[in-house]
Amino acid sequence: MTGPRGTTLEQALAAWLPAQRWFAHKGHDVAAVEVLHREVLADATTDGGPRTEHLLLAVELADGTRPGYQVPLGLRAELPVALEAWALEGPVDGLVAYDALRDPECIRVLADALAGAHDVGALQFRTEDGVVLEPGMGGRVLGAEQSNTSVVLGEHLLLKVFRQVAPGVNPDLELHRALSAVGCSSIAPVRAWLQGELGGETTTLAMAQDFATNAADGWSMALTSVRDLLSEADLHAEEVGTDFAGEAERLGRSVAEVHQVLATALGSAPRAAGTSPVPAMLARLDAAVAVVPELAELAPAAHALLSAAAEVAVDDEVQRIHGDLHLGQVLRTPAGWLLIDFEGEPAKTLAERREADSTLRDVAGMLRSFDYAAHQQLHDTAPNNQLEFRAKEWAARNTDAFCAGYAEQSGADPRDQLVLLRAYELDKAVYEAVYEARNRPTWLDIPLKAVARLCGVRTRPPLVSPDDPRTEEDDA
Ligand SMILES: Nc1ncnc2c1ncn2[C@@H]1O[C@H](COP(=O)(O)OP(=O)(O)O)[C@@H](O)[C@H]1O
Ligand SMILES: O=P(O)(O)O[C@H]1O[C@H](CO)[C@@H](O[C@H]2O[C@H](CO)[C@@H](O)[C@H](O)[C@H]2O)[C@H](O)[C@H]1O
Repeated sequence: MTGPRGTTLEQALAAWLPAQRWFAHKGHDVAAVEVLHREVLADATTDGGPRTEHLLLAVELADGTRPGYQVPLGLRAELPVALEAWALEGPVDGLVAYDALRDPECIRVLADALAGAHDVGALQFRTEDGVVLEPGMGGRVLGAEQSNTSVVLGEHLLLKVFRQVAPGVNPDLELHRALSAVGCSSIAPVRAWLQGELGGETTTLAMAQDFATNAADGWSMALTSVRDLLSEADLHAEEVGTDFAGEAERLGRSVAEVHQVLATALGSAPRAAGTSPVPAMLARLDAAVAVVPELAELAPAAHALLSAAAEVAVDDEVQRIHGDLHLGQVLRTPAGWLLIDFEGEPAKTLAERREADSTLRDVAGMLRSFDYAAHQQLHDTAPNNQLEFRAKEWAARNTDAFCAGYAEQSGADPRDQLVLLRAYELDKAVYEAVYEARNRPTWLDIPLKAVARLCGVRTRPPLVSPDDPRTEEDDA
């Protein structure tokens, strides 16, 4: 397939992919692109409407790896100005090719295929039993793109089109379906999905679930609460109108509900004899030191904390969990909290993300997020003891409220397993240090300070001022 100027579709894609927000291999050179599968979903219409295609790609990187990617493509003879930003360089089959998910006409083709719940070549559009989707739903891409592209359909469904795809069932679909089947109130039920074949395996390509209108994400709500507290630094967290503790407690209950349903639906078991989560944590720490040299001086204390956890991590239960829980993965609707995005930690393989794990990993993820929210507005400002004291107080208050809510719902308080909980928090903070070093270097000090705090390493001068609100205990 060659354009008049000699550009092949593969070459055009190789040049285009690295510039896309969702391309997860930024910084890697794209050596070549192979089109693994190409399906025409709709031909161009006589009145100038687009041709809509679906592409599965293997993207060959300079290091020899070949991650899979999904690209629905629109093709038009003439491109409306609004689509120019999403176009590939050079014509394909004499047409201009672009990201189909930016074109409402292409989205309608996808939505109709989903409503039809049939196969198009090797693509299988599926709906849950009893679900009928009306044809003709319009669509729009939701806000800023993240790892994937999410499209609101008919203002009541959210279609998440996975961009990087690995062979197999995506845990986002698998866990959402398990939770939907029993009517779990803390997730948005899944209604339909798209699957195809990759590497000989049935592979999840997209998922449609109820769209929560009027929802606020937990991260924005928490930041507002912290901002209000810090702007009135003589007040305590409970005296501020936007105190978050009630929400944190409800959130704890929702997370516990999801854990309970996942254990009931998909099982739980004692960790296999002779296995422990700690060796993987130690390995991750050692690997992280190579990426973030600042971790080196904290490593001995971190090793000590993790070794202590190894003593107690022998008889904990494991089950399917969320795997990447933080305040950006929860939505507050008028009815309560919803957990979203059950894909698991992006750095792990699909097989690793589908392994049973400790629920403490999710709890620790949320506690780390309270710490992030508390310190995010202070991390690049001049040190201020008063404000740091308040931030710490906010994180502690919401940690307690979250754990209390979790305990009320599940009957088990995560704080009763403090040594193990601290190990999971440390493991997450180490992961975050690598994440920040690679993605947001100016935020690196947030997880680094957390690693030091969790390990009991002092990172600032001891208290000197008589009116310093910190106590030696706070400072420890
Ligand atoms: N069911 C839903 N209803 C409303 N908004 C949602 C829903 N699920 C996700 N979102 C919004 O879409 C954004 C992206 O969703 P997410 O599953 O986290 O995708 P990604 O994997 O691309 O990060 C979220 O930050 C949230 O704001
Ligand atoms: O893209 P994902 O949502 O899967 O998660 C990745 O990006 C997150 C940042 O958006 C990152 O989360 C870290 O920063 C958050 C604030 O932006 C904070 O609330 C989290 O606690 C902190 O871990 C996440 O680690 C990463 O996997």
